[in-house]
Amino acid sequence: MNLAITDVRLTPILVADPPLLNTQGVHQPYTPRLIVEVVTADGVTGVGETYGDTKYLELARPFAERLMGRQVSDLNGLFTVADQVAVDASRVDDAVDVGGLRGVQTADKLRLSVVSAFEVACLDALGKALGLPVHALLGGKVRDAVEYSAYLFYKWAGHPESVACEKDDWGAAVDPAGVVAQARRFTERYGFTSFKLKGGVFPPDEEIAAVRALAEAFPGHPLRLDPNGAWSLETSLRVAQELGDVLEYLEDPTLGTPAMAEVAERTGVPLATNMCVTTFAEIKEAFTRGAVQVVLSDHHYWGGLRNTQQLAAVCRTFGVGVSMHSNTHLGISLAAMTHVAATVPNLHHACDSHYPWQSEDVLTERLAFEGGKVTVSDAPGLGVELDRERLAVLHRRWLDDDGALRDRDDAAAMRVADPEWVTPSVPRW
Ligand SMILES: O=C([O-])[C@@H](O)[C@@H](O)[C@H](O)[C@@H](O)C(=O)[O-]
Ligand SMILES: [Mg+2]
Repeated sequence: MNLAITDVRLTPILVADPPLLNTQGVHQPYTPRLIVEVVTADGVTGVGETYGDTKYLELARPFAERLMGRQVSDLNGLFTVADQVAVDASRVDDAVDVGGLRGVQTADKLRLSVVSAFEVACLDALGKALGLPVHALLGGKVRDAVEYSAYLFYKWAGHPESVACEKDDWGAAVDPAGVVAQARRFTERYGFTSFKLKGGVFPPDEEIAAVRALAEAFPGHPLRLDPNGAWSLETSLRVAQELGDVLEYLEDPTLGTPAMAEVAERTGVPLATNMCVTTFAEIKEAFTRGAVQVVLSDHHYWGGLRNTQQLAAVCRTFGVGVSMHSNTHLGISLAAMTHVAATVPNLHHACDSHYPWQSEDVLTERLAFEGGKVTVSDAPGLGVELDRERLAVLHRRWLDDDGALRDRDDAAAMRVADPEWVTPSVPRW
């Protein structure tokens, strides 16, 4: 068996995205993703997926060149190679990502977001070569299906008329009744039983009313609210007190570990994060101060599936829960998330996934949610197959774009509807 990498293919694509609202603005009609393929000397191809904005492409290209001749089994070597790739300082000047709402932006985090796609592609290739599923390469699954939550968004019925887009059939959701209707659709279509509402969009009282409406419509079901740090300490305390009886956890109510620690201490409401703990360096302070009770891992920016397992082990040591964060992604990443989630013993919360919002994919067969769960594949590798025609169509869209959509910018998308819009300063309320 020859596991040497003889070819690497990088395919940036633009994927349709509905007008989902968040505290920075609204999703653009198309969002960039990068599809990575590694090919071994034996002709086995492994696939991975990550963010597709220019700053990631800039790193992925030199990284890919350095992989030639290396073994797909040399997963640790990926980090050594990543360290050799220079990050343009201007990419990390702004401490916070304009579209991602994923916490601090550092050179290492950019590198890890690229490494993760190659790690997944290498694991896929290795699994195919050995006839083993990715979860087996990670030590074996401890569950046969992974539970996901319904990721509710305030949204418009459609993108502004002036922009080219794909239509979606979810309708508008801009008030409590709309949010409950969207949640019902999620349960009918996919069987989800946990609900997360992306907040920070409307004044807190409106979002409190929406969560109360969900609690009435789905009594006893786990509920979460995530304003991506849009609230002040005082507002966070008030919301936590008002919704404490119905929330499974409150996610990133306010920015920064000290303020999160104060909310946790003064309200007792469990706090989750994908903003104040997004790197190993941030763990110590957050955990020792009791600032977070659940870390939402994201294998993209934590540096892959094995780093996610390490994060889970650290969380277990400190008695902190772990689950999964999600940004717009396709089926390759959902498969990767499902494999690693299947191996994490201390995963006690349904994971987030944007996947139901993505009507387009690059797979021959979409992954399915049944009863809110994705079955863990036992097929070799990730258990997914690339649809080359679809990949070519979505790549063509990227090639045809004048650059306006190649870097996610939710505030720019909002300005199409509201020319006065600027990214709100934080805290917004
Ligand atoms: O896609 C969005 O609008 C989300 O707000 C995303 O950017 C966040 O990173 C994420 O889903 C979260 O849980 O914070
Ligand atoms: Mg979040």
